[in-house]
Amino acid sequence: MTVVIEARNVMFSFGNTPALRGASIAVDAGEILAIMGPSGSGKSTLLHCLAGILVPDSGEIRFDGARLDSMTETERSSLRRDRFGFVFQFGQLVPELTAVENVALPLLLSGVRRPEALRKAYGWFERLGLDGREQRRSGELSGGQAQRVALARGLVAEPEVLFADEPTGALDSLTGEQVMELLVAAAREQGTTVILVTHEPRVAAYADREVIVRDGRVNAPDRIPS
Ligand SMILES: Nc1ncnc2c1ncn2[C@@H]1O[C@H](COP(=O)(O)OP(=O)(O)OP(=O)(O)O)[C@@H](O)[C@H]1O
Repeated sequence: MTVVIEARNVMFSFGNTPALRGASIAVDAGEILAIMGPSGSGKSTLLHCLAGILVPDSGEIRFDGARLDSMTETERSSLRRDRFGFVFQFGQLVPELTAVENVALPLLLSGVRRPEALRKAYGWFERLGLDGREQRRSGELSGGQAQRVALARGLVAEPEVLFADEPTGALDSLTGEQVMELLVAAAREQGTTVILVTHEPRVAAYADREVIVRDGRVNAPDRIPS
C-alpha cells in the first residue's frame, strides 16, 4: 500500500489552548478513514492540518511525499484547489448559484471552461438521485439533497483526497446513511482517498478503518508511521 498523506508528531495550539499534542497518522491511497473521538479532542484540527488549511506549530505533514507544513500559503491553496476535495457539515453551498453551478465551481476555479464544467457537473445529478434539481438554489433543497450536491462538488474535480468534516452531522440518520453510501461508492469508483471526521459509529462503519483522537493524539498503535 502507498501512503498518500501522513502526519508525524504534529502539535497545534489555538493561542494557549493545545489542540494537537503529537498526532501521527498515515493514510493509504484509496483508503476510507474515519477519525472519531470525544468532542474537543482535536479531530477537526487534525483534518485541517492534513488538508493544509492549518499549519502545525511543529511536526510534519506529507502529501504525496511533499512537506505541506513548509509550503507557502499560495502553494497550499493551489494544492487544496487542484488535488483535494472538501465536504463540510453544513453543505456550505453558494446560495446565489444553482445546484449545478455549485457542483461546477471547483472545475471553474481550476480553469476548466464553463460548458465543460457544467457538462461534468450535470453528470452527477442522476447518480446522486438528484435528477431535475439542477437549477434549484440551496434554499430550495432539503438538507439531504443539499448535502448530496455538496458531495458532488467535493468529488467533481476527481480529487486525490476528499476531506469530510461531519458530512452527515446535520442530517437524520437514514438520510445520513444514504449520503455515506453515495460518498463511499463514488470515492471507490474514482479511487479517491477519504478522510472523514465523525462522532457517529454508524457513519464510521462505512470506513475501511477507524482511528480515535484523544487529547490531541491519534490512538492507532498499529499504524504509527516509523
Ligand atoms: N478557532 C478556535 N479557537 C480557539 N480554540 C479552538 C478553535 N478551534 C478549536 N479550538 C479548541 O481546540 C481543541 C480541539 O478542537 P477541535 O475542533 O479540533 O475538536 P473536535 O474533536 O473536532 O471537536 P468536536 O467533535 O466538538 O467538533 C478544543 O479544545 C477546542 O476548544
